[in-house]
Amino acid sequence: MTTTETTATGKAVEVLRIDGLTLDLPAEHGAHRILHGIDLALRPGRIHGLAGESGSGKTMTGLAVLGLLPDGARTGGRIRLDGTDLLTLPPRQLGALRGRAVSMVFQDPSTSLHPMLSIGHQLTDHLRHHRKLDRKAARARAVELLGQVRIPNPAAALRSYPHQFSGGMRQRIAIAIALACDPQVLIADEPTTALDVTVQAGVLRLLRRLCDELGLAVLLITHDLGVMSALADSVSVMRRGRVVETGPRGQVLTAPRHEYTRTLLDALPGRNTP
Ligand SMILES: Nc1ncnc2c1ncn2[C@@H]1O[C@H](COP(=O)(O)OP(=O)(O)OP(=O)(O)O)[C@@H](O)[C@H]1O
Repeated sequence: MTTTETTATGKAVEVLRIDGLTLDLPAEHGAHRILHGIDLALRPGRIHGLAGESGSGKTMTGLAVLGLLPDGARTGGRIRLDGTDLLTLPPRQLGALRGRAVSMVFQDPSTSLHPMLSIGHQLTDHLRHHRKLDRKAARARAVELLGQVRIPNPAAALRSYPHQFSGGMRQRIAIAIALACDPQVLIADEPTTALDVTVQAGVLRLLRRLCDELGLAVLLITHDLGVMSALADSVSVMRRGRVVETGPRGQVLTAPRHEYTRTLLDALPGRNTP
């Protein structure tokens, strides 16, 4: 059963809404505007894809939601999570939300996993710190989470270290950690880009299932339109810090309205071959 909330008209409620987000980096970063007024909306149980060429501002948009921007970065506009503007929250409150209401998975799972600590140590530490669970309850929840992301033999996995798992399994574990505090929003930044093609599909299916079962609102950042096409319900295309097109996946990827989206699609391998 999905936990997606809907309005009386059957339309899924927006859990996260970005309006007119601007981002300026300070002089030491070359003082320039990175984001020029981004609008995005995420709904529970839906995957919204963010596409666009390298450097278009996809990652910065995700990091802005988590308040993880470079020092001295200046933001404008609003990022509302259930109505609360994250851009005006004091750092302590934003820190409390990060990893709880909003969580992120990165391209390289080693960003989220400490190489010297067992999986159990990392998961239970996180649960005890954020959820204030005692040791026994944290362990039980850790086993449950590893099962949810389909790690075989979760109890044994707790005693293992990151290097003992394949890249795909490490990414699944990073997803388990991201889900530990039952977030409403998951930002997945190129979650399968570092993985073998054969492993990618499994991790993508996992994201879809978690989104459906947990009612997660997912922002899927990827430059890979194949991944986008397999997974996203709706898509925004970014270019040079602006969203140039937003719409349902089918429309954006098969009948794009913007010239730039057409260019991206035309650049797909095999697109122009008979
Ligand atoms: N830490 C940083 N300091 C200064 N500028 C940065 C920093 N990180 C990114 N930028 C700049 O911000 C802009 C947007 O970068 P961002 O990483 O968000 O793009 P992206 O669309 O995610 O690209 P990619 O697909 O290559 O990750 C780029 O011009 C980049 O050079």
